[in-house]
Amino acid sequence: MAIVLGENRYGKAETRLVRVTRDGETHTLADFNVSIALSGDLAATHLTGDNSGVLPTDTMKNTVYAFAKEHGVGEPEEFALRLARHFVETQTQIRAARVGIESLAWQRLGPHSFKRQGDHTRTAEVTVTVEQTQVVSGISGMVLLNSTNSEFHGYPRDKYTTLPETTDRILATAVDARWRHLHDTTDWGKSFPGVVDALTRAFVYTHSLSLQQTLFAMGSQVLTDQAEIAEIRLALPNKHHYLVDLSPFDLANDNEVFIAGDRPYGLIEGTVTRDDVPPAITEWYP
Ligand SMILES: O=c1[nH]c(=O)c2[nH]c(=O)[nH]c2[nH]1
Repeated sequence: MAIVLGENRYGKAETRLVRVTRDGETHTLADFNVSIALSGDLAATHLTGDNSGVLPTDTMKNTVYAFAKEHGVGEPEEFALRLARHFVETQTQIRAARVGIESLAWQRLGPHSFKRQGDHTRTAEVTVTVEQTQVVSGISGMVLLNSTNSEFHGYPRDKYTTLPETTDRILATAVDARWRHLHDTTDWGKSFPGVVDALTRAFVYTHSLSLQQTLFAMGSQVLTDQAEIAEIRLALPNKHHYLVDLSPFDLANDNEVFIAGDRPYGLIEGTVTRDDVPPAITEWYP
């Protein structure tokens, strides 16, 4: 038996960058959390401690800040592409660079005043190899709720099943979605709100017989509306709302009073894809 080094990568995780762009009195804010992972011909450092191919992770962090000053940041996908290409192009031993960005939203309150929008996070994950580029955009934590137009019935029952069938319930979820772009030259600033609009519209207008059906409707709407998207992966927690039994107080409860459940929660996951697109070049997750 031989012990061998398997897949490996390294990089600087979670570099926090705030970039202010000043246009006279009016400022714009980008608030990014940048994670970089490089892979390639890096066996020597693991096997012998030879660091001749190991660009320090400290340098990666400095590159984030220097690029933010030199080029500005733009859309998260754009900044991630610039960084990933830089490492693959300038470090001959590096065959692939993965740059992930979480972009935190700030709502403008005035020319140089902002309020943090805590309701969702926009994400971008770019992989650049010597041959190919893959861009995956995403959103996490976008909470949606329909107070009706949701049913769940017709499921198998066994001796452990207690769930009552329902033709009217609350359907709520916190959308975690990642979508893979067909190209690396999309108008990122237009694509992101387009996808979010398609996701929310499908959630609102689907009369749901299951969260699974809603998931497929949301993914389909994105692929119908946005020609630049190859595939979308969704993870939808079912944020259960339980009807409170008010009968001890001789009160009816006609879907008006609920307990908002916390844990456990159903977790519905799925991919919606075009059947004629090239496969992903590297693994990615919702
Ligand atoms: O939309 C739903 N899908 C399920 O798979 C499920 N399971 C469950 O208990 N409630 C629900 N709701």
